[in-house]
Order: sequence, then structure tokens, then C-alpha cells
Amino acid sequence: MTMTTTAPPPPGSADVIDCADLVRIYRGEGVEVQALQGLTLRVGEGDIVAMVGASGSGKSTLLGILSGLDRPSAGRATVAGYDLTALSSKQRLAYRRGAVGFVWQQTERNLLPYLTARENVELPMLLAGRRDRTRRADELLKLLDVQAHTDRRPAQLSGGEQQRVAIAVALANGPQVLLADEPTGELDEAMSAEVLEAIRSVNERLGVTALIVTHDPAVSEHVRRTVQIRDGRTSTEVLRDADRTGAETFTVIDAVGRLQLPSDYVHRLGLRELVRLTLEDDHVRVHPDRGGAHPAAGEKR
Ligand SMILES: Nc1ncnc2c1ncn2[C@@H]1O[C@H](COP(=O)(O)OP(=O)(O)OP(=O)(O)O)[C@@H](O)[C@H]1O
Repeated sequence: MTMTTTAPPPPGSADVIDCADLVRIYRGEGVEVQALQGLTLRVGEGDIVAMVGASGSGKSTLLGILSGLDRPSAGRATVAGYDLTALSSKQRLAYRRGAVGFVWQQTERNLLPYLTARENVELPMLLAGRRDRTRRADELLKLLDVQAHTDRRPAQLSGGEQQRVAIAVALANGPQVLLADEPTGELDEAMSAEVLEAIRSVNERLGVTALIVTHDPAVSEHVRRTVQIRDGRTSTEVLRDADRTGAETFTVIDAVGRLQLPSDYVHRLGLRELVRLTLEDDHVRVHPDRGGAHPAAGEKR
């Protein structure tokens, strides 16, 4: 196995999402849970990233912080120029209203049931005091290919159509960042693909930076970069080619040189306890130590 140990540079000029050493501790009656344990994540302007992790890995905790609703116990979190560790209530409102857009798993959290699709998209603009709301709402609904349904209420739309309207709502005030929490969690495979492609399309066409948080590994097929979250930390990353046919895997190396291997590599090669390292000119090889810990008893090289 050959490994590259430097994280990939983000494609944009600057990091729109910049989290470093994030810690979030929940304290209950005598119990302490470290939901984030020094998480670092940088997302460049215009990038689209999936963050994938098992239940309990810290995804919702991270989104709570990125959405401005929760604060980390320690570490740095800057999104679209806002320092999320020190937001005043006025800044929080400005941040949530204009700098980021949200798409949640549950439709009822995204759309008001008694408003039409167009009225739902107009609402955030109304709250922000924007003019020209109807024109912009219709443009966004067209971009998301739901222009035929502008006068329908959410209950008259399919799950996939509801989520596409929700993306239009999230983009109404022209945010720099789109955060999506399990946006396909309640959809079947075909509708999920449709919604993920819609996010990809607004990322490409409007340049909005997108972070999709999910437990569904299939989401990674729709994005350039997938970051794994494990035990409250980012671990390995997969970067796909622009045409999404080939992929390269990366892993984060921390300040003291620790790195985490993807679990499928570990299982496939039966890597356990001690592994053998070989330092080459420009890379490091990792071998299973089949003969035991003593180098002399190891496999022939
Ligand atoms: N309010 C809370 N109080 C105490 N512990 C919490 C709280 N919220 C989350 N946790 C714990 O923090 C850890 C991370 O939880 P989190 O909800 O962020 O994970 P997740 O990856 O979003 O999981 P899921 O996919 O199931 O939603 C878990 O061990 C969870 O039990």
C-alpha cells in the first residue's frame, strides 16, 4: 500500500469553511461526552464536499456549530468570514439569514406547509427586506427545475420536488455556503440522486460552496471530495476526478504524526497492531507484519 500523507489543497482561493481543533463536550449528570475531539475541516470557495460518518460520529454536533446554533467548547470555526465562536445575537441573525443557507432532512423544517413553492422562496427575502422577490424566486425555481410547480403547496409535491424547492429557499438570499443535513434521508434512490445532482448543479452554476452531511456513503458519488468523520474527528478523504470516474484517497496527519487508515484498507490487508513501514524517497509504504512484530521474522522483501 502506498500512501500520500498530505491533505489535498482546496480548489478555491480561500477557505470559506475553516474549522480547526474543534472540541464539543456535552456535560450531563456526572457524564461527559466528547462529541467532537479536535476536528479540523477546511473547505475552499466553490467546493462541494460530502461529510460521511456513522451514527454518533459527531455530524449533527458539527452542523449545530456551523449553523450558528451551538458553540464549540474549544477550537476555531470561521464560516464565510464569521467567527462562530464569538457571534453576537445580531451577527448570528445576519449569518443565518444571509451568509448560509440550510437544507434539512425533514421537509417541515424547510418549507411552510400553507405557502406555495414561490411564497416559500420569497419568505427569506421578505424577512431580509429584499426587493424583486418574485422575479428571483421564479429564477431559482427554474434553476432547480421545479418551475412548473411554483403555485403548489409542499403537500402537492413529491419528496424530491420538495427538497429542490427547499434548496431554492436556502439560496434565496444568495448565501456563500449551503449546508445540507441528510437532505436525502427520507427519499428513495432515484429521488436522492435527483436532489444531489440539484445541489451539484447550483454549486457549479452559482458557485455556492456546499457541505452535505450524511451517513449515506453513496452521496460521495455525486461530489468531488468526501471527508470521513470518525469519533468526532475528520479522518480519511476521497477526492474524485472532475468526471468522477477515478478517485484518490487521502488521510489527515496530525501534529504528532498520527494518521488513520481507511477501514476497508485495514480489513482487506488484515492490518493489526504493528504494521511495517518503509520510507521511500517521496512516500511511505505500509505493510502487514505477517511474521509477527519482530522484523527478522517478517515476510521476504
Ligand atoms: N445534547 C447532547 N447531550 C449529550 N450527548 C450528546 C448530545 N448530543 C449528542 N450527544 C452525543 O455526542 C455524540 C455525537 O453525536 P451526534 O448527534 O453529533 O452524531 P451524529 O453523527 O450526528 O449521529 P446521527 O447520525 O445518529 O445523528 C454521540 O455520542 C451522542 O450520543
